[in-house]
Amino acid sequence: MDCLPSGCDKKALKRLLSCYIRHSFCIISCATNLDPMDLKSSRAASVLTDPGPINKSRLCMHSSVLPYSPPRAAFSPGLLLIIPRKKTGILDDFRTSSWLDAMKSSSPPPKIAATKDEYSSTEADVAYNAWMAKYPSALESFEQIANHAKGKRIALFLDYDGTLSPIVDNPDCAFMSDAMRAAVKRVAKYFPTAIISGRSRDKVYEFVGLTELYYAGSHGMDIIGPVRENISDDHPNCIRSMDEQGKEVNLFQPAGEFLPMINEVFGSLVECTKDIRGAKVENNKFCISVHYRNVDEKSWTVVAQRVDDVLKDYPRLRLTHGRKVLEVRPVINWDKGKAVTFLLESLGLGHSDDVLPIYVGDDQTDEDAFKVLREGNRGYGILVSSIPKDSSSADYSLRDPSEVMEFLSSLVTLKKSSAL
Ligand SMILES: O=P(O)(O)OC[C@H]1O[C@H](O[C@H]2O[C@H](CO)[C@@H](O)[C@H](O)[C@H]2O)[C@H](O)[C@@H](O)[C@@H]1O
Repeated sequence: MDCLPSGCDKKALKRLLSCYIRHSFCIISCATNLDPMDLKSSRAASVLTDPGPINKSRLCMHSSVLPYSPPRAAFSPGLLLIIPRKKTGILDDFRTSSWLDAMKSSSPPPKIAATKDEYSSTEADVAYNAWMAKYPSALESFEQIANHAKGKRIALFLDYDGTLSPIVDNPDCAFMSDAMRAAVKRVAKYFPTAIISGRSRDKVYEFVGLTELYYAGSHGMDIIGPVRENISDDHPNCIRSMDEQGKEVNLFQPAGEFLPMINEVFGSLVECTKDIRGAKVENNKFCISVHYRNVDEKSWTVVAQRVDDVLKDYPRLRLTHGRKVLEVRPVINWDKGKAVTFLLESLGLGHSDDVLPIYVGDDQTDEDAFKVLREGNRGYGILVSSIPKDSSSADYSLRDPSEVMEFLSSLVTLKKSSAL
């Protein structure tokens, strides 16, 4: 313990280590310097084959009605991520500018992210069309999707920012349109629908405001799902709780142990970035976003360096990149893909041949969900992007939130026509 950096949550780490020793797992090896993102340990998903009715009651209560309660087990051993890296900090690559490169490429430059019409006959148009050949439009391929969905129960998973709402400069103002809200409400009438967001669950519920959905916040690390017997056998952190209306729900917070640490780091990040014009730190409960969208590009290295300086003292936290945002999150083997699997199981739809999960998202963190659906050949991933992106595990694409809305409406029309 003495070798721990100052500021590290020693008590929590002690508890974690004893849990790790019990289960003969290695949490963090300080031997090499590999990218944490490439080193996720795998964990077989549990199987529930008893489909039950889908409870569409209000499952989205504010966390104030769910005071944080420590999970029954400190950690499921399968949730521990093996992250070999040097103890000198996450950002050893920083000097080679890899962080900065990732920061620069994390969002389309405004000139390229133009509307469809502005694209015509430009190089960008050609590149986009080539990309579309790999990731065809989910609207143009709708018939194909509909054919595949015949006789199956569709389950919908929707990311929030950039998928249901446009990307805007101020994260507090990323409102979805009323038309989009109505479209999501309609689709949720016919298909079980969940929002899976990097935001805190409270915040994303505040934006969406629909009681008929399921919500997973903090990149899937804070889920409220329907009560499902046996699910806690595989997920010891899953506890039975009550929603605002007194209805029983399952609350799953696999990173519950990290809450004090996240709050501490949030404070440090706010403090150390306060003199950087345009920088904004957002507390997403089990993860933290450091926004640099409004920071002068010349100061991006300063943002990266300051975040690195803080994280050096927290080897149990890792960093991922989003759209002009650095995301700080716990080192656990849990992501949006695992959240999809968890919700499918909770809904009684896990591993059934007659279920077709569809996940729509725009960001790097959504790739985990695309992968889960692709690997098991279970469903479809739809990537929302107006520009060609690096290779994706999605099957289809949509250009922007307005196309997402059109796609949701098409699903409703299909259902109403009884073609499913
Ligand atoms: O998983 P998501 O629902 O897509 O959330 C991911 C992050 O989205 C938000 O940031 C992004 O959208 C902002 C508003 O349009 C934009 O200003 C920012 O540059 C984008 O990165 C949110 O603020 C983050 O906390 C989420 O992690």
